[in-house]
Parts: sequence; C-alpha cells; structure tokens
Amino acid sequence: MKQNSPAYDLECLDLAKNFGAVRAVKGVSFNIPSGSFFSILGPSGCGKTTLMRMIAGFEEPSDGDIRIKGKSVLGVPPNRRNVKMVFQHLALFPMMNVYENIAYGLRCAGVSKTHIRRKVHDVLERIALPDVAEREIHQLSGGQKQRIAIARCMVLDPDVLLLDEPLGALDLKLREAMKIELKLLQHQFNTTFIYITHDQSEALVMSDHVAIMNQGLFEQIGTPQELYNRPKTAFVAGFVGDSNRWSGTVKASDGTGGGWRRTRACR
Ligand SMILES: Nc1ncnc2c1ncn2[C@@H]1O[C@H](COP(=O)(O)OP(=O)(O)OP(=O)(O)O)[C@@H](O)[C@H]1O
Repeated sequence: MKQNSPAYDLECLDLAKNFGAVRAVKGVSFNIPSGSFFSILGPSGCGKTTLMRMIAGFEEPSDGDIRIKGKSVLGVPPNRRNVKMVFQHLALFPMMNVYENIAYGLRCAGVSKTHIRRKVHDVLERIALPDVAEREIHQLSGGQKQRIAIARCMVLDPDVLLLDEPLGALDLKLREAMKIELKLLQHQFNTTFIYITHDQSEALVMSDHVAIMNQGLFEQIGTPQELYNRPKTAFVAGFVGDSNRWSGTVKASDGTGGGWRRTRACR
C-alpha cells in the first residue's frame, strides 16, 4: 500500500441517528477496506436505509463521524461526496437513452464531449453491453437496466458505491443470476460496494464481509463463513441460518459440565 493512502474506503465511528424519539441507528462503528464487497443484512425497520442515507449525505447524523478515504464528510453535501447510490427502482431517466443516462453526471461535472464519449463507451464495454448506447431505457431487460444503473454511477469513479436492495424489483430467476453478476461487476471495477438487504442468501453469496443489523445496532460483523459457523448471538444464528437453533431444557447438572456435549450447528 502507498504511504499515506488510507487503509479504509469508509469508516463509521459511533454513528447514530434519532428521528425525535425514534432511535433508528444507535451508535455503529465499522471500517470497510478498499475494494471490498460489504453487506448490511437485517430485518425491516432495523435502520439499514437510515445508515446508508447518512453515508450518502441525505441525512445528517445525530452523533458520530463518517470518513471516506480517511477524511470526515460531516456537513459535506451528497453531490460533493465521492459516493454514488443505486436505488431499488434504479431511477434511470426514461426520457433519455442509455448513452445520455450514463453521460448525464459527467455532463453536469463539465467534462468535455470527447472525454464523455470515451468514458461512456469504456464503461459499456466493462459491463459487457457495448452495443446498447443508442437504446431507449424501455428497450432493455431488467438485468440490463440494472447494469446501466451501475454503469451510470461507476462512470463517475466513486470511492464507494451504495446499493439499496437493487435486486428487490427483479423476478426470482433474474435475482439469482444478478447476485453472481453484481459480485463480478464489483471485482471488475475493484471499487468498494456497500449493499443493503434483508435477504440472507444475497448477502452471503456476494460479500467479503457482512454486518448483521438489529434494532439500530450491529450484532456481528464477519465473513459469511464466520457468521454461519460461529454466530455470536441467537439473533445472528436465527437470521443467517433458518434452522440452526434448537431450544432445550436442562433437566439436571452435576456441576462439572460433563453432561453437555456441543453439537455443530447445521442446517
Ligand atoms: N424520516 C423519518 N422520520 C421518522 N422515523 C423514521 C424516518 N426514517 C426512518 N424512520 C424510522 O427509523 C427506523 C429505521 O428505518 P429504516 O428505513 O432505516 O429501516 P430499514 O432497515 O431500512 O427498513 P426496510 O428494510 O423496511 O427499508 C424505523 O423505525 C423507521 O420507522
């Protein structure tokens, strides 16, 4: 690693957000190393979107700090943070074709036409859709729209790409295919992806690390294998595997602990 280059693309330190009496995020701390795929997995209402919106700059934290590439971004507006976000419904502009959708952010940044043309064609090659530049958005399949939404962000060279349940609107078969594809795209761009979902299989298949979120807090951060094989809490065990918890009653104990034998959790 180069001297002075920050070890982490993103650091959140004791990050909290209150909406009046609702404590949506209650103080979470984590670091994301450069170029990794990090998922935040948790049930509806646990605070995932609020956390993401704070990182993107759409919500101001009530407490804590957010650092991107080692620098605090508190008070920096969304368009001045080098973070881009893909929304569940993708938010592609229907009145613009593929080329214009991807070029839009570069045009707003005052990039020259020649440079825009080169960058748009380069990103279309990288997402393996070199021939769709002139297509209208309604002429694309669901998976192609997904890739164009990612290309539209990646053409701006963000430090971090946030993905808010982007597979949610797709049918089951396409979701399965897109899980693999998203991981390949992340590898191809070598950019940090932060992915929020309530679907455990999405998080486990794609991620280098997963944070399990519950009621505004992270219960555990680990690799998919760590979470699956060594869950630290009953919530994590229940959320990551669907039948790796048993309940039982201790009927007798002689105080030596010898009456218990640990059985490996399995599904
Ligand atoms: N603008 C707001 N004003 C008041 N309460 C809010 C606001 N935004 C979120 N909340 C509350 O904060 C909590 C966390 O919401 P959040 O949307 O972050 O959860 P989530 O995990 O993303 O849920 P989902 O998966 O359903 O989108 C919820 O109790 C929600 O009602």
